[in-house]
Amino acid sequence: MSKWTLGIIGGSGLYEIDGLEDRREETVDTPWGAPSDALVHGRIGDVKLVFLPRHGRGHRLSPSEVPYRANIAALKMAGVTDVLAISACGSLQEQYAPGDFLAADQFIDRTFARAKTFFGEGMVAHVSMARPVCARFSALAADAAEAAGAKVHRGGTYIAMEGPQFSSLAESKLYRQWGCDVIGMTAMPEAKLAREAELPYAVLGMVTDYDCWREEEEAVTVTNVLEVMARNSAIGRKAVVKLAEKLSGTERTPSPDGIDTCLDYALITAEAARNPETIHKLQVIAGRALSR
Ligand SMILES: CSC[C@H]1O[C@H](OP(=O)(O)O)[C@H](O)[C@@H]1O
Ligand SMILES: Nc1ncnc2[nH]cnc12
Repeated sequence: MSKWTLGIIGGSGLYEIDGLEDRREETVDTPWGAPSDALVHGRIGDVKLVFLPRHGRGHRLSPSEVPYRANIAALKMAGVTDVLAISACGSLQEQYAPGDFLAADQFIDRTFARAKTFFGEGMVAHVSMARPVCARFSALAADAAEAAGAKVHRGGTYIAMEGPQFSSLAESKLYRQWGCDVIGMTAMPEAKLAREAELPYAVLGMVTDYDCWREEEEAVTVTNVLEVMARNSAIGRKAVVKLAEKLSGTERTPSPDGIDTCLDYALITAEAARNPETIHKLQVIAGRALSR
């Protein structure tokens, strides 16, 4: 029976997870360098978990400095089957209040200073990002957050900005006109890289503020964000435990969205034209598809 191994990426204010049995830390390296921090391995029931704090312990890495490729590669190399990202985000719509959770299912990528693909250099791939999250895993994560006591909104568009500065009022109003629901600085290119690594990805946005568009509120500051996270990170951590408890004892079947084998439709470089060094480097994330 195929089992679940959950990769959990913790964002701002979420640097640890609870309830792990057989907890151990492992320092790893990948062909794209070191991930943000040591991986924390453990299990809840028969579900294995691998936790990685996105900004490193002590929040050392800015959103532009996070080694997104190394993080996803490290999770893939650890045998992770599905990735749940937990991210602090600003609300761009009245109905998402600080403290609420939003399981985003669409992204707009406005980041520009990050490596966004494992491919290139003699091996080209174009994965689909039409549906960037795994609908099954996102629903499971949303259920788990509800079971942990959160008010959860299912579906919505997360706009990823480069940062590290927060948005201007004009930008915040523009993103609202675009129909975006929440704003953060990290889910892209994380979701794109997870897709290239054939890892079903879901994100639970924890709303911490109203960015700067709402006239009756002060504009977002790190202090606001951390205050709300201090009150809500326990719910985020509990959601992870609930998710693992629900999946324990169940069989994992491939994502119904075809994500586990999505590279079968994405690789374009002719075999004779492939760069052997790049192919070697890609084995850890794309070995399955490259050896077909
Ligand atoms: C601390 S406020 C800005 C910071 O918070 C969010 O982090 P994460 O997505 O890792 O939870 C946002 O994306 C920024 O990185
Ligand atoms: N308003 C905001 N903009 C960007 N990233 C955020 N993370 C938390 N709140 C945010």
